Amino acid sequence: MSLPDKAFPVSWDQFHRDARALAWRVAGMQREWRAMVAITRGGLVPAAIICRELGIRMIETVCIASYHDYDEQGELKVLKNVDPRLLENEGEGILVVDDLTDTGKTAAIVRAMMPKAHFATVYAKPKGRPLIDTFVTEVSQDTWIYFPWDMGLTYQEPITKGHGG
Ligand SMILES: O=P(O)(O)OC[C@H]1O[C@H](OP(=O)(O)OP(=O)(O)O)[C@H](O)[C@@H]1O
Ligand code: HPA
Ligand SMILES: [Mg+2]
Repeated sequence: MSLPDKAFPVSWDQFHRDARALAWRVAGMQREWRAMVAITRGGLVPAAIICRELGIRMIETVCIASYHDYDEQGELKVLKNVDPRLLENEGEGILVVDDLTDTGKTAAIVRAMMPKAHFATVYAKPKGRPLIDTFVTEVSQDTWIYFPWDMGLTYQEPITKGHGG
């Protein structure tokens, strides 16, 4: 498998705005959250922004590693679970945060731990969308999202190069 054709590059500024938009949506639900659970590692970034906006100070992690075979997602392994107290009442009152859902496999693992938790991601692709309660922007399944923490500044060829422009 190669990377999807379409690219959706996200700057720090855009990510901050989109994560804040997610916080606005969750805030609109007017619920009290027992705790936030960030799905590492990508979920740590929106979690930092959203917990600030919502005044949540109890932050937990669920640590999941996917073993990539070249660029294909391999087996998912839970390296660290949440505090068992958060699993009470099937995760009711817990806000789970991740940067995106793609195939939905990561969200499905965490959903199995906390079926009644509220799942929020900044971005969603169609396959993962049914597993998420609140998200901000949907991109097509054949789009790869490039996050700012994975990027560096590189030279770009001019659009008209080789076309006499
Ligand atoms: O819906 P899925 O197909 O499961 O993909 C979504 C997951 O993939 C990415 O994490 P990744 O496993 O790459 O690890 P990272 O968060 O440590 O970068 C992303 O942060 C989501 O957690
Ligand atoms: N971008 C970055 N990481 C990912 C993606 C993506 O589109 N899908 C799964 N992990
Ligand atoms: Mg992740």
